[in-house]
This record gives sequence, C-alpha cells and structure tokens, in this order.
Amino acid sequence: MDINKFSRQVTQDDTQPAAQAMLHAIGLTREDLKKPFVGIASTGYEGNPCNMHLNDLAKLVKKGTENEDLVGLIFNTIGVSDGISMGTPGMRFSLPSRDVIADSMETVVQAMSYDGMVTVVGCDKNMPGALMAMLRLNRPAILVYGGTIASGCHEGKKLDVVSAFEAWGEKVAGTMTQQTYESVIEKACPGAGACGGMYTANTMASAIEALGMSLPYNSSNPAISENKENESVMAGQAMRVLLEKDIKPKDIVTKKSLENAIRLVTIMGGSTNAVLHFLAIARAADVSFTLEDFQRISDETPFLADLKPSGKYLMEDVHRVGGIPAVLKYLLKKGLLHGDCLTVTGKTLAENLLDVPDLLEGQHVIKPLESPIKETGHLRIMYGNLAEDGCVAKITGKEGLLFKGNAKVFDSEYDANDGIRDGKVQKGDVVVIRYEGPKGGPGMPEMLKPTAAIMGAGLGKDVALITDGRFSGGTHGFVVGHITPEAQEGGLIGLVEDGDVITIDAEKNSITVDIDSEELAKRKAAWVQPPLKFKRGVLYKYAHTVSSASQGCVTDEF
Ligand SMILES: CC(C)(O)[C@@H](O)C(=O)O
Ligand SMILES: [Mg+2]
Repeated sequence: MDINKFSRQVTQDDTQPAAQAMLHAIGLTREDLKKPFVGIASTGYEGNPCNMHLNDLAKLVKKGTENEDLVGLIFNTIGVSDGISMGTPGMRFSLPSRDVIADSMETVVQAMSYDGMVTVVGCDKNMPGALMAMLRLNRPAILVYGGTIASGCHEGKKLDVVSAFEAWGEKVAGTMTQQTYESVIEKACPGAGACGGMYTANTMASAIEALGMSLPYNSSNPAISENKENESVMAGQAMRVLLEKDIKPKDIVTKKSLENAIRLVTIMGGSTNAVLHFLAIARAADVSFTLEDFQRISDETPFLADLKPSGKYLMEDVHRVGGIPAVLKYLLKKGLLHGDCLTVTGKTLAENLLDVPDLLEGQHVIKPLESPIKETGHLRIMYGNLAEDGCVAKITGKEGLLFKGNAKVFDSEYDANDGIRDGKVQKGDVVVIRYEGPKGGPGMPEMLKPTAAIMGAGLGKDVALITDGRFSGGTHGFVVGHITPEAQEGGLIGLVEDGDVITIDAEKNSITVDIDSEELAKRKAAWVQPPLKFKRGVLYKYAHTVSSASQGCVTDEF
C-alpha cells in the first residue's frame, strides 16, 4: 500500500538530493525517509487561552505519529482570539483569519508534500479553517480540538467569558459595582481552553466530532485533562489507519455527515456561526448544502441542551454527564443520526458509539426528546424584503417568537455600543447595525458587546437586534444576523431609517420592514454606495474576494 505517495517523490527520488540532504539536517535518518510524512498544524500561540496549550498538544500528536512509524512534522499557523478582539477594530480580522488558516495549512502541506495532516486547533476560526484546508487537500487528516476551559467562580457563582461581557453591560446599567465587576473579570477565565459555553468553539468542535473528522470525546474532553493529552497521542497514531486505508476527508464529509453535524448543533443550541462555517466547509467538500438544509434540519429537530449562553450549563458539564459521544448515542438511538457515516477512526459513527456509556442517569444538561426546551431548532433562516438572499436568526423561544418594533439605526457597531450606553435604545426598539457585512465591515465582525449590553441592561426581552454582521456564540436575545444582501452591496438594510416598523416572525421565518413604495423609491435614488474602507492589505483583499454570508463568506470561489 502506497501510504507515502506524496512525500516519496521528495524523500526517495534520486532527482531530489537537496531535499533529502535538508531532511537529514532536521534529524531524520535514512529509515525515516522511507516513512509517510504527516504535517502537524498547530494554531498554538501564547496570547489566547484557547491556543496557549496547543503547541504542547502538538508535541503529543507527534509522539503518536512516531509510535506508529510515521514522521510527524509540526508547523504553526496563525489564530485570532475572538474574545480579545471583540468590540475592537481587530475583530474585523477574525473571519478573514479562517481563510488565512485554511490557505496557510493548504500551502504548507502541498508545498512540503506531506501525506496527511493533523490539525491542533482551539479558537472559533481555527476549526472551520482547518477543516476547509483538509477538504481542499483531501489527504488523510484528523482534527484535534484544544478543549474547553474550566469555569471560573466568584461568590459561589460560576463564571465564563460571557459573564465578563455581561458584567460590562450590568456595570453600564448601574446594577453592578466596580468592585464586583473587577472580581468577575479577574476570575472569569481560569486558564487554558476555549470559551466554556456552547459558544462558537465548542459548537464547531462538537459538530466536527459528529461529522466524523475528530476522534470520539475530542470535543468534550476539557483542555486541561489527562484525557486530552492521551487523545492527542491517539490522534497521531490514528493517522496510520487512515493512511493505510486511504480514508480521505471527502470520504467522511458527505451530505449525510453534514446533516449529523447540523443536527447536533441544533440539539445543542449552538452558535449562528456554525451556519456560516458549515456553508464554507460544504463548499470545500464539493457537497451541495445550503441555507435550506439548515432550515429543514432546524424544523425537524428539537433544542435540548440547557447550555450557556441561553441556558445554565457549560461544556465541562456535558463532559461530566457522559460527553458528546453519550449525546450522539442518545440521538442515534432515537433515530436522529445517520449511523453509517465513516469517521476518522476508520469505523462508522454507529460502530464508534457501540461501547460508549449512556448519558448519566438523572442528568439535567440534555433534556429528553419528549420534553425539549423548544420543539424545533433555535437557528432560523429568514427571508423577506430586509433579507432577500437570507439571514440567520437565533431564537430560543425565551424571548418570544415574534417581534415588531421601531428601527433604531446605527451605521457601525461602535455607534451602537455608544447608543446603548447612552440610553438611546428603548423598549420596543429593533436595533439595526449595518455596514458590518463581509465587504462593508469588512470582515463581518462578530458583535458580542451590543448584545451583551442589551442583556446586561435588562432589555433582552424588549429589544431585538438585526445586522449584516455576525454574532458571537455567546450572544443571546432576539437577534438576527448575516442579513444578505449586506448594506454595502445595496441591501435594503442600508435604506432603513429610525422609526421604520420592522417585523421579525420566527414561525413564518420572515423579516420585513414596512416602507411604502414611493418612499422606498426615493431612498433608493438617494443611496450612494460608500467606498470600501480599506485600500491595502488583508482587509482590502478580503473585501474584494469574499462571497456573501449566504454563500459562507468563502474567498476561493468567484
Ligand atoms: C468570545 C466567544 C464567546 O468565543 C465568541 O467569539 C463566540 O463566537 O463564541
Ligand atoms: Mg467567535
């Protein structure tokens, strides 16, 4: 079996003497040059809890490859912390970082002729970026997630990163003292690991496990745990089976496995970002998977997990009650998953789950199908004159299913943050934040600050928020994002004025603004497309290449 088919031309061909000399220079023996080469791509760096331990995990993956007579070679790529860049101009680089990660992993593996790849990833964009690279390369690959952070604690109350954002909202609203605020900030995040609720990182990690691209328990094993270390070694070892059986990402990522992934996102009440990222992942896999597929799955799937941001528990609690495999086992038993999908173990999803213990008896984290939190999914794909090409709403039902209110318009996130702080947003308002789309932002920033400020100010049930930008996985409330076409491209969201009546109907999945046709014609005639905000660099390139949010914001398809 030809398991070193890419590296062989570099390591064994007589016409590549310099390549072989250089590989000896890095410490490889003649024997090593006969082995398959596995690129181990780490997004480890010191500046972010999600990423700070990844280089250590990458070394364990390397140990695993060596245990199986493979050559594991670690390389690094970038990552952007959403938590740290949130609410700053830096956040514009977050979504573009997904594509930089994909591009850089693709580049190294192709250029260096590696036979396969293990990615060791942590924060939100790391995971979809890695998966897009794996699918473009279509060489045997496994994803290792750095794992979830432990909870923080202040005065007996469990904390996580969103507690810090909402503390700001409470401080601004005058309901939290400066002293408590400072304690919450200090204690919210106790060490390594990705944000602890069912936010974007844990959403993507869980979905990727259901998709079959990571080993069982990968998504719920905590960042700081022996399980995480053992699993990293196992991932290196598992590459041997994938190489020998020639199991490639496109054998694993299919329409059916994507359905499994989105089914789990729905059950878990996951982040709206999953829609964007899985549209892009499906494109990289050359599988037709559109907004309609998300809506179909949402319609036929209940929302079961009582997890933050809208619920009570954290990912560490999912781990405590049996982990994601126990949840998958429950769903499989109930006929909600395709058990015959292939996974990176070389076995099917159903085979992987055979020996997995059931969810802990008496647990409250995952509700039974018979008494769900909501009968259908929280992710709604809406259309209407405000979103002719679609948008994504996160509606858990806690804030109701219908919202009709008066527009309060802001042309940027910062204006909205100031407006909320200065009390300009009142009960009954629909906050409109525009020119924050993929081209207009550019970079479609994730906006946790305004939604956290609305929650912190106690307006969660009385104010809706719509935008052509994105939300954090930590966002909750009556929110609609990814509005397409975006304001920069002439979408109607750009023509809304203060006081216009906006109706969001989460049962009919519609989002409309009531402007009479004469007035609308006048506004259209007066609208002038603003110039793109960046003239050079990454954001210039991004604004020129990015597709719409309804197409997954991909940058390699025109
Ligand atoms: C900072 C968060 C909570 O990680 C956010 O970026 C998300 O999307 O979940
Ligand atoms: Mg995020």
